[in-house]
Amino acid sequence: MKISIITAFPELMRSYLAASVLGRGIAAGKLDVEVIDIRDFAEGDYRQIDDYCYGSGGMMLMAEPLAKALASVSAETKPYVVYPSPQGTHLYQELVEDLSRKENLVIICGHYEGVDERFTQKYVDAEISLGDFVLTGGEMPAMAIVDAVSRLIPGVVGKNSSVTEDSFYSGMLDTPHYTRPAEWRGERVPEVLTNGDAKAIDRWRRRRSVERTLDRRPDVAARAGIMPWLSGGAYVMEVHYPVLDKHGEKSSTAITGMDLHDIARACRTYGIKKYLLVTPLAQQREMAKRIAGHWTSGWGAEYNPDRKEAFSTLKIFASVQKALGWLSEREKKEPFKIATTAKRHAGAQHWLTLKREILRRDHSPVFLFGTGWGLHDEVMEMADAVMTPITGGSDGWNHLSVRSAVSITLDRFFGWR
Ligand SMILES: C[S@@+](CC[C@H](N)C(=O)[O-])C[C@H]1O[C@@H](n2cnc3c(N)ncnc32)[C@H](O)[C@@H]1O
Repeated sequence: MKISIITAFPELMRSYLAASVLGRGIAAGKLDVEVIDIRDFAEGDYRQIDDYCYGSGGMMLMAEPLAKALASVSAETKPYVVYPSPQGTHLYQELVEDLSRKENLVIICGHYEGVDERFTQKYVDAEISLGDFVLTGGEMPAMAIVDAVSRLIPGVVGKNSSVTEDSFYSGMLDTPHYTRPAEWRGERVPEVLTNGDAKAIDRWRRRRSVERTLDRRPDVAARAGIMPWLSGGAYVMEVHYPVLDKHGEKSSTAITGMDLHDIARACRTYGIKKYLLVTPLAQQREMAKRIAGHWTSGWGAEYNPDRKEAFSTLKIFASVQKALGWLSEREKKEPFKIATTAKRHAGAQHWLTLKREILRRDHSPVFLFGTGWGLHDEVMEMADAVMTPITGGSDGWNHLSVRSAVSITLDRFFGWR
């Protein structure tokens, strides 16, 4: 990756780029950073790069030297041009990741009142802000962007886990860290970190990360995929009985091959431990077993090993109670049963509330999906929580297929990066 920084203060940038982790990364050729002095593209004896703003009288950077500096960037592909500005989009980790995938990145450092609007209109792809405050120039934001982007380039930071375990990258805030001495001014390092039990240390670190994130930045927890932070598994149950028919009566529904395929694939994608299919009808169970068998051990398994993996998540039960009993035994704790519905339900909880609850309590969730006209009250009453319906447009129409509802729900809880 090549980053070009266009600035009126090249020395400031060069000394920063020569130091520490970043300096070593550049020296080792992991990334190529060039600093371009705007004055090299200025005209006249005074090499003028700034002038008065029309209307307000303050100074600002002129468009022409900037345009010439930008034209001097030698790049094989069209560079992506970033202008750090307090009026831009806030810089956040996902945006840093997007920037790290650019082959050629150019950062334009503004000064005084900023840069001529005609230049930004013509050449700038993204305006990026460090936060809601105003700095005197774009050099510090440029350094912040280069620093954050370069950490993601393999080999710049020595140990890859230091990057992947960092705040935001991993989905949560980082765990607290301690170094020697083990006791400092009467304060001891938490004992678990010094006893050498790697599993216990890992558990402790994960829990502290989760607690910190929920206490300090619940918004960050909301957008993280939470599977790696749970000690147990998560499950999906597709219920064919007892469900409601169109008259609100208790009934059963038939399984469909399309649901089996699509839900199994969604479960495998999001790391669901088992896709529990419930139907009391022996013939239906037989049919589901035959389909699954074709893909897990029949010719289908050879033809499409990916589908084999998906169907390996499927487990078939004759009743909701039997499925839940099996699940409690497997997890060695009561699963947290979340009933889903497409209708308004008194006491239903928002999926974000449930997501935080699962994280905080380290639950093993099982999401119960109804077929037909939805789960019968018998199942709703077994649940620990009911999740508010998935809704789209403002008119409230939300008649999704069960496989769509499963995919949307799994993405909300376990969607990753
Ligand atoms: C004094 S500021 C100009 C502020 C501009 N007149 C405004 O109010 O939007 C000068 C330069 O510093 C940089 N800068 C200042 N604050 C920034 C921030 N919060 N994030 C990113 N860049 C910033 C920009 O490059 C900007 O052009």
